[in-house]
Amino acid sequence: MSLPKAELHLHIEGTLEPELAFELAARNGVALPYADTDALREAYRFEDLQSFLNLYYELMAVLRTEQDFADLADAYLARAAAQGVRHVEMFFDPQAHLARGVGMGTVVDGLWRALEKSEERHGVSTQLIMCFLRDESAESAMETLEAAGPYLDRIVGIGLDSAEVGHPPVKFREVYEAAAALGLRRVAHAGEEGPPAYITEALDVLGVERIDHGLRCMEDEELVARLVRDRVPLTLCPLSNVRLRTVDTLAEHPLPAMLDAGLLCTVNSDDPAYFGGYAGDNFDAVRATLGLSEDRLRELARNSFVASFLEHDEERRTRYLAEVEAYEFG
Ligand SMILES: Nc1ncnc2[nH]cnc12
Ligand SMILES: [Zn+2]
Repeated sequence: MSLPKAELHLHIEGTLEPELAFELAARNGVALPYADTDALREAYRFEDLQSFLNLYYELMAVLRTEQDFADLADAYLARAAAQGVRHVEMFFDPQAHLARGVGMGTVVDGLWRALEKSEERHGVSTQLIMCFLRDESAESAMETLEAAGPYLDRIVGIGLDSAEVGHPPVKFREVYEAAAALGLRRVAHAGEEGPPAYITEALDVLGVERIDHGLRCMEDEELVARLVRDRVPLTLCPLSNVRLRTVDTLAEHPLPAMLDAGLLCTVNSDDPAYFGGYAGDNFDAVRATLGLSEDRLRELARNSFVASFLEHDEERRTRYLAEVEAYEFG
């Protein structure tokens, strides 16, 4: 669906399509333990978040040079633009690359090659959000924030991702405080597989402005009331939830109930190469399977721009919002 929208929950490493993975593997002399792209696609059957993360980290081995990161980001931006994405706040996972000897400069300079040309080439404005891996130590997160020092002019904020259960937000209190002091915006994954209490903790302890996923808030009425009252955006990823078995089927996804409750929901793709669809595909899926009305779809698109970090450019936000209102559904 080409309804204009902002993508606020997108891991750039999760846009690595099998074809590009094999191309980069050949370019860099990296051996992949899969015979071909079909064999790799066969591995995309996940039991839960961890089984996905294992493959996600394994395939990153093909990303080695600035040009690899530039090619990855440019391929994503082309696909996103074709599905109506006008603005993206892109996550990246520097610790997963630093651990393989690929430095912060290679990652950020590489991504930037694609991002700085994105408006002209694809008509998509961009921002970068650096995520910390919550299954790594708090010290490692702090070192990563320090390593990002020279690149902070290109990083709008920080996030928290990877294996959630057993790694509560409070573990990262100090690094979030340090990031806030640097003027960085704060978001965190919470309530994807983890309990509603992690959502509360991300708000209270980490001071986040948006919750990534937040699906499990529906188990706590008081939390829902708070999220509605404070207009806290949730970056939902419906196809991801089905593939990672957070919900059994898309038909059972709580998105309609969440909208009815008055939550500020957005629809995003998370790791589109792995989960069967980009942002527009997620909109198509919730329209077809959950029967969302055109008004609801327009509300989701409007929410994405309202929830975006575009305060520095209100003129742009107003223009994007006008495009949402003018859109004619096919
Ligand atoms: N859906 C997700 N949850 C947590 N960490 C991730 N890293 C990439 N995708 C993720
Ligand atoms: Zn995610």
